[in-house]
Amino acid sequence: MTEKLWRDGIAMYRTEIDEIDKRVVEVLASRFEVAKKVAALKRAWRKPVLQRDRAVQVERSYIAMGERYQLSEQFMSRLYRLIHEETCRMEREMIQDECAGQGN
Ligand SMILES: C=C(O[C@@H]1C=C(C(=O)O)C=C[C@H]1O)C(=O)O
Repeated sequence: MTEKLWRDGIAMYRTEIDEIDKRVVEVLASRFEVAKKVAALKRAWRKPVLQRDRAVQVERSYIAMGERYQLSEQFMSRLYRLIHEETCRMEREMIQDECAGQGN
C-alpha cells in the first residue's frame, strides 16, 4: 500500500461525504421552510408552537426509521430533539416577527 492509495481513497470518500452533507442541509432547510408555513397557520389560529403529542409521535417515528438502518435509538432521539428545538425556536421567532409587524 502506498501513501498515494490512502490519499486517493480518503479523498474519494470525503467527496462522497461532502455531497451527502450538502443534501442533508438542503433537506433540513426544506423542513424548516415547511415549519414556517406551520408557524403562519398557528399564528392565524392562535395555536401554541409546541405540540407535545405530535413531537412525541415524530420522535417515535425517527427511532423506528433509524432501526431500519441500524442507527441507535439514542442518536435518533437526540437528532430529532435538536431539530424539534430549532423548529420551535424558528416558529416562535416568526410568530413574534409577525406580531411586531402588526403592531401588537
Ligand atoms: C412543526 C410543528 O411544530 C412543532 C415542531 C414539530 C417538529 O419539528 O416535528 C412538531 C410539533 C411542534 O412542537 C407542528 O406542530 O407540526
